[in-house]
Amino acid sequence: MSQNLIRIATRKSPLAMWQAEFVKAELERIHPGLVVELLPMSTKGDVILDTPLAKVGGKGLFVKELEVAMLEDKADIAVHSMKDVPVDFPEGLGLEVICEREDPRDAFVSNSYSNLEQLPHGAVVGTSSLRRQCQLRARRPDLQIKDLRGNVGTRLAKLDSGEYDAIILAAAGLIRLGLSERIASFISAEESLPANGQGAVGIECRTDDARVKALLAPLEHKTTRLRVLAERAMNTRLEGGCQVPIGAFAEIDAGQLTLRGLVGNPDGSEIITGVIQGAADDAVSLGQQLADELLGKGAKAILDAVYAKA
Ligand SMILES: NCc1[nH]cc(CCC(=O)O)c1CC(=O)O
Repeated sequence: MSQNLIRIATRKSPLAMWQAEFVKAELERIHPGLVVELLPMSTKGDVILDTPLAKVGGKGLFVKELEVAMLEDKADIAVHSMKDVPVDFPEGLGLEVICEREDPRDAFVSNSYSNLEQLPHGAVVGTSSLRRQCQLRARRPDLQIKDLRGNVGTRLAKLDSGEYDAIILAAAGLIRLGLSERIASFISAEESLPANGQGAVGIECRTDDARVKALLAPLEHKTTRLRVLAERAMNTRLEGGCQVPIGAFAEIDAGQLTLRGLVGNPDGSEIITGVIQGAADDAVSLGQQLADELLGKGAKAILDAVYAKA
């Protein structure tokens, strides 16, 4: 491969393309003379649109095709939303860089109401995330939760067509796509604990590709990595994919990491939460300890029941 070229395998959705373009621009800015090409492709997760993701099954629906392209040396890197990246990587590939995090919160989007409290009794809220559904139902058991799939633009169009009174999306996606004005209000992490990795972008490459790893290194954001490592470690220990009612959110202040975790059932009737604090450098161990605490409080039974239904 040319010393001057990096090929990015990316999904074709506008958000994936934005993230790939962002990495391309950063790399070209930092390394004058470097040429970065995009290789847009479809993944299984993009093709299966009519089934709730929890039922499609299989982890990594949005990343497998990109990984094959790297293993076949048709691409050098893949840019992912960390939320969608499975815990395990195929032999020969690894997550080299985690970029600085965008706003990790969920966003309330509606043309008629400014927040969750304002929604009338029985209002229809769109989300396909069991994590969001569980936390919504716990606060507002009266709401009707209706499935909502597709990329960000599709979801907004469904809201605008009147199918829903409100929808919940990751703020990060809307912000990146220049759609911040669609956010009626941000939902605090206390009200809707984000998914592990939400708002962070990661870059995967071949583990033996020293040239590419050196070029990527300046994009790494240490604090984001530690936060996401803690969140992912919790998820991994719980054996959760991204389509399970699990929330994990870490913050770092003066070297101290605070990780909050949540496991619930989709109808919100049972929610188990926990918090752990410690040195940020112990991110992985903190995530594992919090997972064990949640398992000890009954998370296992909840997750088993969710998987049995999926
Ligand atoms: N599961 C799809 C997905 N993957 C990443 C984002 C948003 C951007 C991010 O979290 O980085 C979204 C859409 C959403 O949850 O609304």
